[in-house]
Amino acid sequence: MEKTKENVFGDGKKQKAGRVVEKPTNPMVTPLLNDLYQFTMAYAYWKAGKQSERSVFDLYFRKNPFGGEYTIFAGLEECIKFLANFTLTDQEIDFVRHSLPCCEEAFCDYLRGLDCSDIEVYAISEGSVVFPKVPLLRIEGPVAVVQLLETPFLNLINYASLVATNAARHRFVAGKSKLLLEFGARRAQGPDGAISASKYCYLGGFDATSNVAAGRLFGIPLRGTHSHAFVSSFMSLDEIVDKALRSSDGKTTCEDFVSLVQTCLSKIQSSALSGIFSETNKSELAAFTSYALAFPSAFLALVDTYDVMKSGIPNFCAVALALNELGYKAVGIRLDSGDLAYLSTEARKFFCGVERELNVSDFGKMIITASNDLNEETVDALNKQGHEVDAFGIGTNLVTCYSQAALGCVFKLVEINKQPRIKLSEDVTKVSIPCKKRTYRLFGKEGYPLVDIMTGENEPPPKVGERLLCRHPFNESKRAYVVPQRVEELLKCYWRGNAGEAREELEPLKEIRSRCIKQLENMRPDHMRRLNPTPYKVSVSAELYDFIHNLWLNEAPVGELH
Ligand SMILES: Nc1ncnc2c1ncn2[C@@H]1O[C@H](COP(=O)(O)OP(=O)(O)OP(=O)(O)O)[C@@H](O)[C@H]1O
Ligand SMILES: O=P(O)(O)OC[C@H]1O[C@H](OP(=O)(O)OP(=O)(O)O)[C@H](O)[C@@H]1O
Ligand SMILES: O=C(O)c1cccnc1
Ligand SMILES: [Mg+2]
Repeated sequence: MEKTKENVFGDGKKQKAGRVVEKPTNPMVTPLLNDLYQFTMAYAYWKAGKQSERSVFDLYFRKNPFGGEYTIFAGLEECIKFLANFTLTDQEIDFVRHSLPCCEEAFCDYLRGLDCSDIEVYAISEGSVVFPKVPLLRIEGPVAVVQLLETPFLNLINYASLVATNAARHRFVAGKSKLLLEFGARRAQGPDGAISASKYCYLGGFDATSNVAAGRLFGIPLRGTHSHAFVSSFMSLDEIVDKALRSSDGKTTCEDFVSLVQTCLSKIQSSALSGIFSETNKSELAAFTSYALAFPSAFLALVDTYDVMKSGIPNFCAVALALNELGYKAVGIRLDSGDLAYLSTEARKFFCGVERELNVSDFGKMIITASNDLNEETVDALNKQGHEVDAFGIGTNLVTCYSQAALGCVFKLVEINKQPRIKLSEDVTKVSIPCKKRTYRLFGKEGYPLVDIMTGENEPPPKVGERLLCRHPFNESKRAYVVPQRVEELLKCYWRGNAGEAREELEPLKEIRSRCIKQLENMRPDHMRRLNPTPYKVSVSAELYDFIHNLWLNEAPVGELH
């Protein structure tokens, strides 16, 4: 989002072209958030007089995370904010000078004048579904400056894309209709881990977060319940001093809400529902009653502190019924332990029983939230068993990306001074694809994306209805003809140095999230399934294929056998 107002961490910096881009969300994102070797190389480029040579780097990953066949691209907005505000302070330059093995004063002068006015960044739109080997970003500019962007860009994109993908995978398994709440702040990897997780889980399809700072920074809806501590902090109903509650229409006041709750509990106890329980825990009842007095129109109770079916659920129902008599509708419950499939089903039966036996409309529709170490597998298991959960609160496994620690985005030189460069490796998957490239997504008859194709910069773009040979970049035998029904160019200009107007606008997070959801919905189902998904095809044009392989032969020394 491009605004003229202040970022919470300070002023937005004015670009030369007049557009204002806020500072990165995290004030630690400065040019020093870098590996020493970027500065070492910048110095050596400068010393060799090479610092301004025009370079092109691609940022891409080699393998999709979580055993899947897709990734969600995230982190672009923060990269652009970083570029827009890229400058080294005198103190930072001083620190760099002392950190390098040698450093002439003139290099410090060079650093003092550095900004990103000579950099161009082409990127896939944030929130897009992306695939291995296809550049997410193409960065062009003076080699010494671009080199200083590598580590910050990778830092800003790797975790963002990983956790957004994790969120998207949780959404996929939970289904569209479930409410997904990110509860990870307490278990995230430090403050940035928490803030980034909230932002990018929302982008990846979560509905809300419990993280208040993220709510404020990004406008993400905030949601939450209460903890066991609140329940166990109560000893008895006598603790409730102010027992009065006004009805929802404000016309009447119930002077003793506690007694009303007790009457409602007796009603449930003397109904046909009484089979499951006898006496409920009265300190829990006190906690629920007190919470309802605080939030009569948003009453949601954690029901597993003592015993879900023998205490938590009947106590909750008593308070919900009392609220109902005053015109309020309780929201629901949270389950945080035990067999969530069984307990949610039993809870739903109980709610429907109350609706039927006590004639309270909609009581069966109470929202059941589940939490407790949830992940893709447990949600999938719950689905297979059958459950009545409406909302999942997911923390640790989601935000720490427990099942895969990192996405392996890399930053590779593909061209310098208009000369293509290649990085060879014994491992074919690690050979880089040289040249400044264009990339396209080709869509088939059914509207699904069929293949991504990379071409040389000056090749004509693929045309709708025209047959095109798509080749696997490294495997000679893998190739296919494609007649695209729609062609979408993937890389768009998001940063063009001084010419600030001639580039894409940064979008609000909500729009990025909508793109993500829409693109995921438009993927062919076999790419999306959790078990043995079909790989999406990533290819190069015939011309680029020949070029790569000729360059490969030129650069690879011929072995000698003795
Ligand atoms: N029906 C289910 N199928 C598969 N996994 C489930 C089901 N219900 C809950 N789980 C998961 O099983 C694990 C249960 O955790 P754990 O063994 O720590 O028990 P707990 O219910 O938290 O008990 P306690 O309250 O004593 O800690 C959690 O990860 C939870 O998400
Ligand atoms: O399990 P997660 O996916 O990380 O979700 C967040 C968890 O954090 C809260 O309790 P916490 O774990 O702090 O305490 P408890 O589970 O031991 O009650 C909450 O009750 C969830 O269990
Ligand atoms: O609001 C909640 O229920 C919540 C928030 C964070 C962690 N666990 C639960
Ligand atoms: Mg827990």
